[in-house]
Amino acid sequence: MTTAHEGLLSLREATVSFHGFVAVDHLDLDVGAGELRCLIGPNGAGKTTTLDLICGKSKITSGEISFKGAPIHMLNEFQIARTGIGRKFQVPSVFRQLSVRENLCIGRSRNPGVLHNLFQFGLSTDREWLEEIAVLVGLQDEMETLAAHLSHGQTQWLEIALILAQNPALILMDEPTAGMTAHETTKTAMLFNRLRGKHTLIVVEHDMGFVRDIAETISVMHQGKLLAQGSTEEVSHDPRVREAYLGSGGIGHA
Ligand SMILES: Nc1ncnc2c1ncn2[C@@H]1O[C@H](COP(=O)(O)OP(=O)(O)OP(=O)(O)O)[C@@H](O)[C@H]1O
Repeated sequence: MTTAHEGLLSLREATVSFHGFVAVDHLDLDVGAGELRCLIGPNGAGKTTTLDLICGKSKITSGEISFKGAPIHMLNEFQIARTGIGRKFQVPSVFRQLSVRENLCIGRSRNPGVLHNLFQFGLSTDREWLEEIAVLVGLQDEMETLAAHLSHGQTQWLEIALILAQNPALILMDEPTAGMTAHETTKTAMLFNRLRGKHTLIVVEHDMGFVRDIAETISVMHQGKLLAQGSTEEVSHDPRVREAYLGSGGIGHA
């Protein structure tokens, strides 16, 4: 199924070189609002660097990156975050000595819109939000558990909830299932499928079973360039993708 998405993020000829090494090379990438875009490719293809460029952690050497129709590549990381781009890093930044509930309350209170909500609707709005977000990420039975005592997968889900608390227009995720058990990976795929359409996500992943379970459109990078783009089926059968990355296995022979 192909869904039409209004343009949200666009990279035009985005390029970055580090001491002469071109890590991202004239990359054109368009992501629409509500899309769940998977970014795959071999080690060193430039996927993480692309996320770094979008969120301002690294700066393009040439080209343009625009978000909601306005260029953002000249802004610093903090300014870009304020335009509505959130990022989940591989190492979670939860408060380990606080409970899941306390983490979520703090995450929620960082969203300036929330204070406004509290004044307007009272605390019940927040209670409803807490329940909803806990169920969404599957932590409803762990609300009083210290974050330090969560499993690896649960910690990642809490981190995702903290990002959702900011309600960013675009969420960047770098290998969200790294280190997860097969069961946790399956649950994470279900979570991402629930986020589909409500949030815009760019997900960098190596786990092809997971990619198959969540993918709408897949962009394949190789040597800093966009090698191919399309549905799971299209990308799986692309001989260039098979040669550069997938081998004969295709996507999702988990
Ligand atoms: N700040 C930097 N300075 C120098 N080289 C860098 C820097 N950031 C990335 N690179 C190089 O750019 C290339 C692309 O790296 P990147 O991490 O984006 O690849 P990737 O596709 O995410 O790979 P992986 O799947 O292994 O995470 C690599 O060769 C990396 O060493």
